[in-house]
Amino acid sequence: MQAKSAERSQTIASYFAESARVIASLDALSSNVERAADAWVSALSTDRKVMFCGNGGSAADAQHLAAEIIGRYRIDRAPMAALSLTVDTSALTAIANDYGYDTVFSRQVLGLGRPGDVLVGLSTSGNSRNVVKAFEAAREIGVVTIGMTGEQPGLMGPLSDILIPVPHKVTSHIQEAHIVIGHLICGIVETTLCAPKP
Ligand SMILES: O=C(CO)[C@@H](O)[C@H](O)[C@H](O)[C@H](O)COP(=O)(O)O
Ligand SMILES: [Zn+2]
Repeated sequence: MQAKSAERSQTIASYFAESARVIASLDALSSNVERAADAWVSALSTDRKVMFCGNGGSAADAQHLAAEIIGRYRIDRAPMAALSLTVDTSALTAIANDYGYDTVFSRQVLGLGRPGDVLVGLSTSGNSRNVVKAFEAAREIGVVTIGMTGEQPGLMGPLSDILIPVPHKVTSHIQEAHIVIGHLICGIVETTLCAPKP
């Protein structure tokens, strides 16, 4: 029992240490994050929108970040245009059933996207087919693509106008970094577009 508890404490300590190490390493991505924030600001200040997509935990992150923008992050302000392509179960099931799961996001991008919009794709492998196809669709119609991946950007690499490759291999740690970066960008967007005027 004692040994098990010591092992558990070690597991907990190492996980926290590794999470902290990944977040500390994100400094190296500052200029990529700044470019991504500029792209969100540019879209949201010109009547365009920011769309998000991803699978599993990244679908949750996509919804979370879209909600920060359409709702509020830290500042009480007017809503801004953002949506996650992961939330409409009728559209998702119909598209998957009729055209295949790989097309669940690309079809929504083609239907909803307009030139100058931004599509943020979250994928720790960079290879989720439905996100890759969404980026291909975005490129066809002039939607700016921001890829949030792990250290190997996979197929999303060459399809990303702006790439944020978190320098780690483990899915959960990459996801943790994605939400830190996403929150940071939400904060920059709010302070840039909605800071109280003096
Ligand atoms: O949240 C987790 C693991 O932490 C899982 O749900 C994970 O998101 C799923 O396995 C995804 O299908 C992985 O997709 P991706 O990150 O490679 O695009
Ligand atoms: Zn997860």
